[in-house]
Amino acid sequence: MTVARRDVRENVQQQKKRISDNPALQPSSLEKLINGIWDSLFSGVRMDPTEIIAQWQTIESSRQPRLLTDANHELAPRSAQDAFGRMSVLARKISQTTKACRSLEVIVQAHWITCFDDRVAELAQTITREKARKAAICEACSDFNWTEKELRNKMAIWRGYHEIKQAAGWSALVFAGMGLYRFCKYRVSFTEDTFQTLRRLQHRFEVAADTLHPRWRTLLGIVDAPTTPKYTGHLHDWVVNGPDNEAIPLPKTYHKWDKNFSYTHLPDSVIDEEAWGDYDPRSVVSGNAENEFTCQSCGEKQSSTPTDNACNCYANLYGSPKSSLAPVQIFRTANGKNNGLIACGAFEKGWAVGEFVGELTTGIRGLDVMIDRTERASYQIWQGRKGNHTRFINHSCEPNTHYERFVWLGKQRSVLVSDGIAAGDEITVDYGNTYWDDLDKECLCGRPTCRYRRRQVTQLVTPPNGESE
Ligand SMILES: C[S@@+](CC[C@H](N)C(=O)[O-])C[C@H]1O[C@@H](n2cnc3c(N)ncnc32)[C@H](O)[C@@H]1O
Repeated sequence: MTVARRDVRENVQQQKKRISDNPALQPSSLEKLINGIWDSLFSGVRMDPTEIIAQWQTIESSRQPRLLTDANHELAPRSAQDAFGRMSVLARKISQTTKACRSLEVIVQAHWITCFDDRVAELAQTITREKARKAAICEACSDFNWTEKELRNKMAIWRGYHEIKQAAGWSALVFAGMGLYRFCKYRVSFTEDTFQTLRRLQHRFEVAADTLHPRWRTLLGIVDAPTTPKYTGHLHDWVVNGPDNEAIPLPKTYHKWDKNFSYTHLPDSVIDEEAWGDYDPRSVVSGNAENEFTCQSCGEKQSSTPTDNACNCYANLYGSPKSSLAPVQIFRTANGKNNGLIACGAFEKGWAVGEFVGELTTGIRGLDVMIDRTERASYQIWQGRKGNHTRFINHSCEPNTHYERFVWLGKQRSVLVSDGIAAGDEITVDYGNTYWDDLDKECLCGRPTCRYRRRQVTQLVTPPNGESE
């Protein structure tokens, strides 16, 4: 059964109420900080300082609100809808600008602490450390024109920024948003455990920041820190949680089986023309219904134009402006399953984790494929060399997702739906008996109710995804 967006909303509201009723379930301030970082990394609004600065300069040099009068909008707004649209663009751009300015502020303030510590160390060569600190504070008070008390209050917070940057890297500071100030002001979570957690997350944040916001590092130029991205390409070209928590290029994690492994990231499935010509085997309606698709689950009109679409089923996948990737990363499993998929943020029960996207083909034998059928055709979806993040989901006998069939614009889809996934959990699905019955492998899901462990297997080390060695 498909869960409509209304049901999902009610679910979320009930869940929120349960959480606010029960203080034991309140997220800790560290969880809030980390969730805030992931939210802004995956928000779909790209942090692009170069563009923001150029827009700002345009406003400054023309002394008029150009964001409201670009080439397509020379005239006054024609309607409330027009004015509303322009104001939404302005509000988005201004909040992005404010966010970039706030990020610059915290970068400079965190770096100021490094310079302060260096100055104290320099002075401490000739006087005691205590006196050196006092002298550096006096110098700063005169530069800032603040009292010592004012400076010390600010410094306590800036030192918090500095410590977070040391543990989790610059990207954590830049994408932390407003939660950062509260986190550093109250310091309740400044423990060794917190910093260990942040150190583990550093490369995960950087992979997401560099691949989803390739120009964010431009901001670091203000303190002369390196501005070249460390991780390039697609978010899922990187496998996180490698040795020393570094990220590993995806192909490297398959070299053991295939030296030439490559993976093409697809937003939507592609048809293997040798198998199907130009026929889409997922079609469930005849002819070209042209904007006349009605959702079989909620009965509302479907359209790929967001303003014409009234179907809210799996709204994060279909019919709304698709700007962000699902908040997931490919990670190195610790128990021999090679890679897996980890949730960066929580997925409420009923939310879509993704569509099973790959090559629509037929006739593949001996490899992992999903077999799907309509009334007219039986087809395979193969993800071995191209597809999306669902390719990296491992089996569990107690999974936290399941598949649902859904028809979008007359084409059948397999949507992976959450049964409730907490941030940081591995995302898993039950591959089903048919998969395991045909297979010479032992299940490594590790769940107490595992159905396929301790089987009589002849070959324990088989390549992931049924590839030939
Ligand atoms: C769709 S892929 C999942 C991603 C895969 N782990 C990888 O690194 O590419 C399916 C393959 O992952 C491995 N796998 C997934 N779940 C497993 C489990 N519970 N126990 C053992 N191997 C598993 C098997 O090799 C299987 O053929």
